[in-house]
Amino acid sequence: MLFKGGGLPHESLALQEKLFGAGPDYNFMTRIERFKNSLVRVQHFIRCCARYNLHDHADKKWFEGVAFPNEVSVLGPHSGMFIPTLKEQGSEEQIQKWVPQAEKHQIMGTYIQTELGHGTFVRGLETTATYDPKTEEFILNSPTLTSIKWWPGGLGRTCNFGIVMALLYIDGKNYGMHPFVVQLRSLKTHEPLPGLTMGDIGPKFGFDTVDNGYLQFNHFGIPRENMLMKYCQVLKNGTYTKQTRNPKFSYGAMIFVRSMVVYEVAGQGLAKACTIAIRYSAIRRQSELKKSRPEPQILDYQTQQYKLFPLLALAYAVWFTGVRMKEIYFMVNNEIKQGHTERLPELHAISSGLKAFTTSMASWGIERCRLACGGHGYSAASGLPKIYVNATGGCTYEGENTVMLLQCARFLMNIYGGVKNGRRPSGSVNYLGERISSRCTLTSEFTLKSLADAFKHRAARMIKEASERLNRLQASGNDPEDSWNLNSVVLTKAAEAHCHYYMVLVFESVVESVEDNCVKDILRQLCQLLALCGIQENSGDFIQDGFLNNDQLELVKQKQLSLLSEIRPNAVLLVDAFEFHDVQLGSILGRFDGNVYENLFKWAKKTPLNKPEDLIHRLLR
Ligand SMILES: CCCCC/C=C\C/C=C\C/C=C\C=C\C(=O)SCCNC(=O)CCNC(=O)[C@H](O)C(C)(C)COP(=O)(O)OP(=O)(O)OC[C@H]1O[C@@H](n2cnc3c(N)ncnc32)[C@H](O)[C@@H]1OP(=O)(O)O
Ligand SMILES: Cc1cc2nc3c(=O)[nH]c(=O)nc-3n(C[C@H](O)[C@H](O)[C@H](O)COP(=O)(O)OP(=O)(O)OC[C@H]3O[C@@H](n4cnc5c(N)ncnc54)[C@H](O)[C@@H]3O)c2cc1C
Repeated sequence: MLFKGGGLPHESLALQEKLFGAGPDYNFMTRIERFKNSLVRVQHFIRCCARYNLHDHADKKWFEGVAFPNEVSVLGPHSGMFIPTLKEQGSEEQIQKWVPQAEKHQIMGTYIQTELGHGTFVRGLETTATYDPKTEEFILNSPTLTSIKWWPGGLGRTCNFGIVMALLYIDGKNYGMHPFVVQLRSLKTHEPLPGLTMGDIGPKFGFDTVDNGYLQFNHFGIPRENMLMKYCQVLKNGTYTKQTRNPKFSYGAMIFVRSMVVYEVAGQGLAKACTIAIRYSAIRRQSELKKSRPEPQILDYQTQQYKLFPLLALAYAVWFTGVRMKEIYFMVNNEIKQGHTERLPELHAISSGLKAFTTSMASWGIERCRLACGGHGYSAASGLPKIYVNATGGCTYEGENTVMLLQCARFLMNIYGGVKNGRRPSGSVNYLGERISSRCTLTSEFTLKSLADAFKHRAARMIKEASERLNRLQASGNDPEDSWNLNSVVLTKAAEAHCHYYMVLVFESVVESVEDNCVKDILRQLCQLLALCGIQENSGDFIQDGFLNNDQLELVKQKQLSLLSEIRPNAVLLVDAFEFHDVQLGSILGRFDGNVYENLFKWAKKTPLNKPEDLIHRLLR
């Protein structure tokens, strides 16, 4: 790997900083300037990848972090959804036709599913693709106002291709949602093709550098060969054929991005915010800890440690969980390609659950990092607002988090129901086949095994109780749908408990795998702090069935507080270990050299509002 961890050849680091780092300040740009600047950097990025012969995924991701610090470019939907969908859902012939062009950026695509009226409820989408055997075409149409495609990244101005999810109709019969490759714009003029009305959906909470757009079809014809036909085909005469595979295969792109979001969005976003807040807390001196003594680093205040060190532990946990989620995705996806689809339901459930759980925790954590930085945390110079708006989008796209937790809960209820009928669960839910031990093994030593067992107990109990409550609701006369809805708060909490246990278990396994005893001890402290904070913040879940008692909770609190001072000496080193380049951080507060005040003043003086302008003088006179 050429670049991983800043291993960029030195001379090219200067070039990268010239190309991407020392360029015009993002914070001083208008939305249109930000969008244009992103397009320029996309072109530079593509040229640099060719120049440095960059193919290794990790290298490209690291380099992307330099080129597009804490922002998504149009390459996100193109490389993250358009190309993977072509590869996963296209026939060999279709892959040969479109993937090389897409990988050379001769065509730029996006993933076009959400509509004005529907995003979550995929089966409620209205765009139609009606097959005409006479012309051997699919006619795409937006039959209603609410069917207008709305939100796809890059759709507004940039992309000239897209994967459109539409209802397939043949001879009046609806075959459900299918993926279609659609050329949107002329490759010569870049104008929308006749029959398409397209544009940008306007300013958003963040994502200024992406033209999320709208697309209305007016009886727009595409060749029969443009329906992605790996799993199902439409023959020239309109005959529909499909392999006896899970109809949910057309949802594959969503599983892929959800699996990647855990590391790429939640893990990276929270780790950057912790880096900024903890480095700044080591620089910032404020108030008096002791009379007539110099102002201390704010990182020496226990309350500051209590704010930031649990988030540091969470950042490591989400990072490790994101790496594991990617491993599982590629492993199960390979099994599916070989026809073994047994683990698809579990992959859907764990990717949905972890995507929701980690993006919610990361959003909350990034905001706490901002709050811990006082006034300068509220400045755009901190880099934290941009990190926040970029990460929090992950709570909504690729499946709104509540809906994703309910999908995870649906799987857990299926598994738990199976256990009661004698089926042995495996993988991430194997613990549901074990007898729930009510004996708490937590002692003042707080071994990682005992802590993980506590989270296992909590998850198993909450899943069991959610299932029993569902059954009671149905037994009392509610139909299955009403019972599900009346139980949905309990179900989402059970899904969260399952994801929380999974994350603690992953962290424990990583700590146990470390050979260096010094590193092992430090990571053990972080894992203990993660678990103890989880118990403290959800103490009701642990004492409700008597699993933990008040004395044990007191031990938890004492250990939590003592860990703060144990972690303090290594806190800055632990964020330096994330190895973010200053350009990737995009923060004056988080600079590696710690030269905050001088650069903050230099930055402020450059702000456009300080440029003399008659109009303002006239207004202020
Ligand atoms: C390389 C990536 C980098 C990381 C990202 C970085 C940057 C990204 C930048 C910006 C974001 C970019 C793009 C954003 C894109 C989008 O947002 S695309 C649109 C995403 N939209 C959604 O996710 C919609 C969410 N809704 C749904 O998925 C479905 O409507 C829902 C699952 C909620 C319900 O579907 P439905 O068909 O109604 O299913 P049921 O609930 O009835 O369940 C039926 C069974 O099907 C199983 N199932 C459902 N979904 C899947 C799936 N995806 N895969 C496999 N199986 C699935 C479900 O479990 C049920 O099974 P059982 O009957 O229980 O056995
Ligand atoms: C930054 C960003 C980028 C995006 N990029 C793309 C893209 O490239 N391509 C694309 O196709 N789409 C994209 N989207 C759209 C995104 O996928 C949808 O917004 C998302 O799936 C949520 O659907 P929705 O907007 O319909 O929300 P809704 O479902 O309307 O959510 C509103 C509320 O309803 C609740 N709710 C909905 N259904 C249920 C239920 N069954 N049970 C309980 N509560 C429920 C939700 O929990 C939420 O609180 C993007 C969105 C964003 C924000």
